Amino acid sequence: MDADAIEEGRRRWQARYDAARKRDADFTTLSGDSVEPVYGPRPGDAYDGFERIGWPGEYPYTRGLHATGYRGRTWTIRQFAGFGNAEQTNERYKMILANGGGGLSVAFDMPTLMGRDSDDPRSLGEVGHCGVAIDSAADMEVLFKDIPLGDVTTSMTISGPAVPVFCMYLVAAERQGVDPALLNGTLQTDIFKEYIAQKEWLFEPEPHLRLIGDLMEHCAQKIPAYKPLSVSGYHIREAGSTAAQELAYTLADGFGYVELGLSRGMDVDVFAPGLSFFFDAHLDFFEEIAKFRAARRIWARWMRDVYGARSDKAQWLRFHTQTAGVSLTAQQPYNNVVRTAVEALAAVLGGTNSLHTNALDETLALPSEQAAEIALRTQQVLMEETGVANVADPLGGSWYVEQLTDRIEADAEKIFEQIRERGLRAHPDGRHPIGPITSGILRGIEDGWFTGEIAESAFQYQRALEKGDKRVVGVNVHHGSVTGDLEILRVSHEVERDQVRELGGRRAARDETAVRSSLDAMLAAARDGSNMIGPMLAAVRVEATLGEICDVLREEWGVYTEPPGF
Ligand SMILES: C[C@H](C(=O)O)C(=O)SCCNC(=O)CCNC(=O)[C@H](O)C(C)(C)COP(=O)(O)OP(=O)(O)OC[C@H]1O[C@@H](n2cnc3c(N)ncnc32)[C@H](O)[C@@H]1OP(=O)(O)O
Repeated sequence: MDADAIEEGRRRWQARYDAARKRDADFTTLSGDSVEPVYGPRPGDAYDGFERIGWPGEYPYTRGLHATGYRGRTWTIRQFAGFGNAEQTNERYKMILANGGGGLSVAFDMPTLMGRDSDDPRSLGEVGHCGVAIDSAADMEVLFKDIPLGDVTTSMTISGPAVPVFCMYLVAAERQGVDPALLNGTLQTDIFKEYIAQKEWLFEPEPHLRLIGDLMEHCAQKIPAYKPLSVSGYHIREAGSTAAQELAYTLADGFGYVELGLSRGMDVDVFAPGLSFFFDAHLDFFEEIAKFRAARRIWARWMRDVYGARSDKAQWLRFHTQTAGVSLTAQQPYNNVVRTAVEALAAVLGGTNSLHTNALDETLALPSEQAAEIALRTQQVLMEETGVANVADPLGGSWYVEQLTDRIEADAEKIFEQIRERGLRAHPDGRHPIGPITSGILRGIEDGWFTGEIAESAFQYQRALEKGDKRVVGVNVHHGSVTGDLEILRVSHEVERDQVRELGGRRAARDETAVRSSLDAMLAAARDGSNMIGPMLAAVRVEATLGEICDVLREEWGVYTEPPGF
């Protein structure tokens, strides 16, 4: 790009920056020197390929979505939390908010994630263990007791039974007197990554995609600020993928949801702002930063050029980041604080919109209160003390980071091509039921291609680790002395007993006829193809439980069994 074009871009950025709101904060270095909000080529210099880098706040958004970067608003500190029953988790949320957490993020227990009630025999021993137990709207009400849902953005990490859990959240808001139309938050919902990596699905892909389409429609029409999807690379990476695979599979999944919306006749500029993303921040500092920058650029280009998005928000890739759980070690666990800080810094330098930092004891158990607080403080140290929020995309223009960004983008494009080819093989006549990328994703799920590719990457890494080419402190080098006599959070089995008793009491007290007829109405909607959110909300309002709702649908749609892979 020639010098004049670069200057024109700088002027556009400056106008946007001047017009935008900035935080009332000190944007100087620790030594008191002032710094610019963004840096670029020196005036008068040309820069080959600068159109791929650009300025923050404009296409292709490589350098961030906002002209002000974190000067306008810092990233959201959003700590993923949940354990025991709704009451215990509610206490933890209040602790997080009282200590400066910017938003909430709900972790559910395994029965909830699988759409089972706490008194289901298959839930035995799991209730409240890896997250909070939620059986019906009454639990959701307790989960957010004294936390005004209209004032805090809340993320809920659930995908198989995402829609009924979302309905419980809406009903909890109604019971607080909050208009659901004003809610802002995120539901994970992303079912593709369940088949690809995490393996917590309920049905075949087709009914799941139908429910997701219903949800997208409902949110686009009735709850405009709410993000009904958090398309997740985190689980793909944690399963052992490379950074490029994480990026490409996740963005491809995102394209799949765009194709789903389009196939239902929705307007891309209306529904695409509801798609958000979720990535892992692993330990290779620069590769991760490059991954985040490439993600924004690829998404903006595909949304504009392939799917016809015109509005900024429909081209924006907004993402949450969690530091890499898989990078933490049970050996010398205090070192995990350092790993997490480095990973969090990569996320911030890559321009994350929201961030969770893992606690040092997470390889051993759910975080203790003290470990959770250190994790939260890690973000606050970065935010308040290090100056990283002063300048947007401070690594933009670094030869290394720009080349890594280009390389990871090129790697991702090759993977998109592979996915597209698989779709064509599935539908050689080019008639795709939802869209070409979706056909490729579904084919790759069906024939175990994604799982195989990830397993191969995980195997290569493990081999390098065992040969000593890759090193992990305390594991294959520098064994030794930083031992952990950590106090581990243990969830008492009394939680399960109490939850089951509570649920029994609630079942006895509710209007059974209303529950049965609401479930019948929901089943009728499942059969006639109408949007299922309304009937599901009605069932949730009369305290139908998660297990009951999911059982009706399991009965109707069947459960999915993964084809044998090896
Ligand atoms: C591993 C584990 C498991 O499975 O067990 C998990 O999955 S845990 C998974 C946990 N997942 C999560 O926690 C997902 C969290 N995701 C989210 O919170 C969302 O989807 C998100 C990524 C879009 C972040 O949303 P957010 O509200 O925190 O942040 P945003 O970036 O949207 O900012 C909030 C508002 O401020 C505006 N804003 C932000 N920065 C600026 C700026 N510099 N200038 C002007 N405006 C700005 C945004 O445009 C937006 O307004 P407007 O909206 O008007 O544009």
